[in-house]
Amino acid sequence: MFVLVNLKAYPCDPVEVAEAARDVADASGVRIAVAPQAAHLDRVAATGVETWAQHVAPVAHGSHTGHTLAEAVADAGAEGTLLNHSEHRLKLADIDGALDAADRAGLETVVCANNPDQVGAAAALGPDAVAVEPPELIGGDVSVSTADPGIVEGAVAAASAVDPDVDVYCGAGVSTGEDLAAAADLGAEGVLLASGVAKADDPRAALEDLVSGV
Ligand SMILES: O=C[C@H](O)COP(=O)(O)O
Repeated sequence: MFVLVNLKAYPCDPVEVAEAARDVADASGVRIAVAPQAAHLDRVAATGVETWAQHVAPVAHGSHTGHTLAEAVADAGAEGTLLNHSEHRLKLADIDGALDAADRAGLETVVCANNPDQVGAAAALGPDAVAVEPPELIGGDVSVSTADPGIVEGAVAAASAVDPDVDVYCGAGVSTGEDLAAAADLGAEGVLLASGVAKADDPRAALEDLVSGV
């Protein structure tokens, strides 16, 4: 299982979370990555943890003030990027363009989607993975794998029907080892989570609990 921890714009210490994620990944053997704010990418990458961007823009080098350039996040140490997160939706053409930008920069890609229909459409664009997240469950206490297991199974089926090489992750409300195990049982190959770690009093303990059942 892949555990991708999105720090969003939460007021946590990105380096503290990154060091905890690095240590828990090393101790458990579970792949864990951290996606901080773009301005924190280099500090997070310097810890040695696998580092992801939260977004890249569908642009190349040039006159694009204020856009997040894929090559720049790669230079800062990112190995992958989220795209089309529920809190940063993109038009279809921009998802496609951002995937091209990420490919040019050598970044792994996860395209987020609300439901199985969107997962199928996202998979058709050729990302490395898709992540299904019901928006109404994001930031809540109940995991998607408990509240809506059918959406995870539906996402796995939808992606597989389009491109079996596209991995499927799920997210929203994931915070415990039980949630991770339930996601795996439903066919997900990873989880995307945020508040369960970024808002935890003890992010290290939260990460240790997450991987305890793997
Ligand atoms: O990027 C992460 C997802 O939106 C899930 O967020 P959450 O774990 O706070 O529900």
